Amino acid sequence: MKKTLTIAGSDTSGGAGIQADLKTFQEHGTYGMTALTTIVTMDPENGWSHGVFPLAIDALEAQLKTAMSTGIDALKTGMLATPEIIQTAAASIKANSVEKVVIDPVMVCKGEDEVLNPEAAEATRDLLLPLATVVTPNLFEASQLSGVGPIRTIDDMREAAKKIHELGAKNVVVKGGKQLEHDKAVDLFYDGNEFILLEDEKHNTTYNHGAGCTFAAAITANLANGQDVKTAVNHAKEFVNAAIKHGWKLNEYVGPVMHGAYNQK
Ligand SMILES: Nc1ncnc2c1ncn2[C@@H]1O[C@H](COP(=O)(O)OP(=O)(O)O)[C@@H](O)[C@H]1O
Ligand SMILES: Cc1ncc(COP(=O)(O)O)c(C=O)c1O
Repeated sequence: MKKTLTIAGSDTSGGAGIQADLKTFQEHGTYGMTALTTIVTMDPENGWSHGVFPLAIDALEAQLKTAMSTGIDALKTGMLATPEIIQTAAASIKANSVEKVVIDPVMVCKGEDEVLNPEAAEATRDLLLPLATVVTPNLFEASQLSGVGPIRTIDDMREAAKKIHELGAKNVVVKGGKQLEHDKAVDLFYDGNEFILLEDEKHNTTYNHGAGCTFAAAITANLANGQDVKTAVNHAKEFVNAAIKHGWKLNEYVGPVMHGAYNQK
């Protein structure tokens, strides 16, 4: 059994964050573990507005010590919320020489415009990109990390991917997803040698909460299972596409993806 770890936030509503990651790890037959960075709540009396409760650094350190002691095959990071949390995660990944590392540089939640913490972008760039086997920014995050922007075209995505690769990430997937004006859901893969366009059917839905987390978690599990990076990313794209296709309405505010859809086909 391969061991996968997510260092990320808890999405109490269950579609994104560690909840998405664990469900996705399980769907890929890996054994999922967690190091929780922050708890995100949603207020039903206030338009589902988000509350963010970062955990104490010593609580994160203790979790990382627990999980890392088991020998992790691959890990991902998600919402890290503060520069201190990013430093702690980066130090642990380095100290434990984890080789398969997927960085999902979560900076905003869908439907919420506010950037979680502007200094977190800088810390992600300086401390996490050099450790990344794969980094999976959406257009906004790619712009924050690369300084290219606003990113509107596939050429812009290429330019950003190149910069992010120069900053130390071995492989970059810039997610055009829903944001890019295109009739397909297009992501751009770059490994320092070649650009590959990943295209799939674009679903006309707003029930896509957790898509980014699910995509990165699927890449992580595929890497843990021994797939090479390109194969891992291609399979993850298929997995998340099925999850979005079967996204559903949890309530009037949010529609999560269906993490189990791919295996239920
Ligand atoms: N409407 C959609 N139809 C099909 N694929 C999508 C759709 N929206 C996003 N995707 C894909 O889902 C994955 C996650 O992307 P996205 O939801 O844009 O990330 P994030 O949650 O970080 O903003 C990407 O592979 C993207 O292309
Ligand atoms: C804990 C947590 N992580 C990550 C995200 C980002 O989710 P998505 O995969 O929809 O980009 C959210 C959004 O609500 C969240 O609450």
